[in-house]
Amino acid sequence: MPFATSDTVRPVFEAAVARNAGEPEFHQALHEVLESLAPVLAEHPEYVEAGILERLVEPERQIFFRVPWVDDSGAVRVNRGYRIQFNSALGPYKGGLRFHSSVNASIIKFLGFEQIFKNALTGQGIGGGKGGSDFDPHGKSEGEVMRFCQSFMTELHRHIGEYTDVPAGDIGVGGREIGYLFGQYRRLTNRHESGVLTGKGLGWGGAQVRTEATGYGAVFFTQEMLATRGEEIEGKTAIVSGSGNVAIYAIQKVSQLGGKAITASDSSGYVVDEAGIDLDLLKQIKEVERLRISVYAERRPSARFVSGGSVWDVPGQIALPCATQNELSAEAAATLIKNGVQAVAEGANMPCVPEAVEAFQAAGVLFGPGKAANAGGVATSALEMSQNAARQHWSFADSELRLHSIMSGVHKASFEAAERYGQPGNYVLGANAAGFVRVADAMLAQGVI
Ligand SMILES: NC(=O)c1ccc[n+]([C@@H]2O[C@H](COP(=O)([O-])OP(=O)(O)OC[C@H]3O[C@@H](n4cnc5c(N)ncnc54)[C@H](O)[C@@H]3O)[C@@H](O)[C@H]2O)c1
Repeated sequence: MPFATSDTVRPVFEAAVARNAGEPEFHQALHEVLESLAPVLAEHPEYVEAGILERLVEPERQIFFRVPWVDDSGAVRVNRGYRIQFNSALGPYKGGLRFHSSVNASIIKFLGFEQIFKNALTGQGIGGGKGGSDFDPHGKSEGEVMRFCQSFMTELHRHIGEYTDVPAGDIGVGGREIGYLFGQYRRLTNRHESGVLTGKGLGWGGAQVRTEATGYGAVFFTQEMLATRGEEIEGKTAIVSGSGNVAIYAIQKVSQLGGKAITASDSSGYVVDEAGIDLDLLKQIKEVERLRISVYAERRPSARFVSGGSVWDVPGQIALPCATQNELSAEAAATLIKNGVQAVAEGANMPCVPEAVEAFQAAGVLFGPGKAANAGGVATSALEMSQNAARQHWSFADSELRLHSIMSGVHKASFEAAERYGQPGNYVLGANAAGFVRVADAMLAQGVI
């Protein structure tokens, strides 16, 4: 990963890579952020003097722990738990927990690092963190998932709190898992501390629109990007990957705004439904029955299932990668561009490989990076924290209005920073710069800690 620019930034990157050897996803995220900060540092020597970058790339605290549990056959199983508390200059660490077999230190660090800037970009008082485990809930019984979550929280509880660190969900951690995690926290601490986790159930401290927020927010961001060119979502076809929390609500919002989302996927393949994805059916299969995506095509005559292959082969004007990191390759980007894609917004974190991002930008495709486009989830988590602190419960309509306004603000901050630092329309630079300046100013004010 060569650096095009800046002797100021390169040594920080190289030292961080050496210190975190064998962590490719973390290196990728460091590279993407640091490279785009060169023009900002050129105007702010005070950040360089205060060692802001050197401090930013080193997490404030890293917690790795054993998670022992007993499966249904009585066998003892052991997973590894992670919580990376990256930066708390703006507020308590905030970021999701991911339960997936691929989870390792590199993935949690990349997500935690990105989270710092994303959270700053929302304008709210939240720091950056991330956690999870290499436990995969798929194929596990309810009892196994519950016992795992209880064991995970038995260690994690001593490191979190409403003023310290507030985890949420991510891949493999939805409402069910948050429920078990919250229950164990409450039992261990003897405190109904609503603000310690977000993504809670609506009946016990959860917030309206939190479930929908990331998907809705990604579509609001797309709407804002299109508007800069006098375009809108109405009448456009959207290609969506994934079939989890982010994908489902991105599909719903596209359709509410008059567009048509025609795909969904999981790691076994994808479905194309020219009639538009039937959201009730998708939710039944994925959220209730927890089955593979092929079942969608079995139950819906207008749909076909493609095993393997790439969902990005399907033509559309909008592409919303909402599954996982590095799922959209350079070849996929070339195909999307050839098929006339106008806007790409990352619902997932870092789903596009760097070469794909470059290709979109070179072709003049509107490209919204995850830390801006999917910031609606964490922004609404912060709204959940506000409601918990005030013991209030806002309506769906009010919460959606707030989400919309936050996403407009994220777009505006990214758009304006891109112009300010000389690369109009480059939302990657804009989002990194706008988020970074906010964190850097707070770190500067708080001294060398
Ligand atoms: N949930 C949130 O609020 C939120 C917020 C910001 C970003 N994100 C990001 O969005 C992405 C999706 O998260 P989610 O909350 O929807 O999780 P989820 O567990 O609900 O869904 C994940 C989806 O990705 C698919 N997937 C996972 N690995 C895959 C692979 N290797 N190939 C193809 N498909 C794969 C799964 O089948 C599933 O459909 C992640 O990158 C996550 O970090 C989520």
